[in-house]
Amino acid sequence: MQRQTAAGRDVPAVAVAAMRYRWPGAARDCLAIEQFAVGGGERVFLRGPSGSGKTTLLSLVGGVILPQAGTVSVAGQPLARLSAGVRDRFRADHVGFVFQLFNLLPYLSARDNILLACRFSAARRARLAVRGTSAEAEAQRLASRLELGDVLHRSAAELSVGQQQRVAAARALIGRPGLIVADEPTSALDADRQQAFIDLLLDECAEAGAALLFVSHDLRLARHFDRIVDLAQINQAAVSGEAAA
Ligand SMILES: Nc1ncnc2c1ncn2[C@@H]1O[C@H](COP(=O)(O)OP(=O)(O)OP(=O)(O)O)[C@@H](O)[C@H]1O
Repeated sequence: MQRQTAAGRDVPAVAVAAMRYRWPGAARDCLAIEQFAVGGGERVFLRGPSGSGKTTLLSLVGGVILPQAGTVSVAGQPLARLSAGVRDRFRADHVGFVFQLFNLLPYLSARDNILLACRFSAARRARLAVRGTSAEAEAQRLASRLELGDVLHRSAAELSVGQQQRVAAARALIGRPGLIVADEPTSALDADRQQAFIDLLLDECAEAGAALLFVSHDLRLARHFDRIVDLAQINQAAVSGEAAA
């Protein structure tokens, strides 16, 4: 499922062109990527050795950091052209993140953590309204699918690590952003829950026509994806040992 422009052309969910990024104070570039794209609705598995820059690339895709050269666009929008405040809103509207460390607010309930994504995004609320549902009803639906129905009222701090991870997934998915970015999202789950989690993520993305950019070391999960991208292969700043790993 590809997103279309008014002119009918496909709009990639992510487009990286002639991009270079160096962390402040670092002696060399972390990333130098000539071209990388994730199509609308495409499911991409991003792999690479530890320290090769996978999380850095996701931060660039989220517009959390900006490259020193080149462009990173999401849904056709070059992120560096937006002011910091507009970029934050754009991210809230269009990108759902599932982080390694979840980033939940510990004192809020699981339900309120999920709803937070809609509270910060009128676009997410509007997309749900178009489908005749509310943020509350959608939070409940996602929680049921993720086997979180019984713990929605509990504060995030009281949840198991696996439950926190699933709350973070529901927060990313609610309100149907066009791009889901997931950084090692299954690392805290046992094998059964890992499978259920991946199934849900893929189903929800397919239903919403959302693209999925998924980082993992676990190559067993790669078979669920349209494409595997080895970061060392597309990153000209990778040292030769990394490219071979
Ligand atoms: N906030 C930061 N400030 C400075 N350097 C950083 C920062 N974050 C990451 N780096 C450096 O950038 C490089 C890439 O790190 P990154 O976290 O993107 O790798 P990764 O591929 O996601 O690793 P892992 O698989 O272990 O999570 C590393 O050398 C790391 O030390």
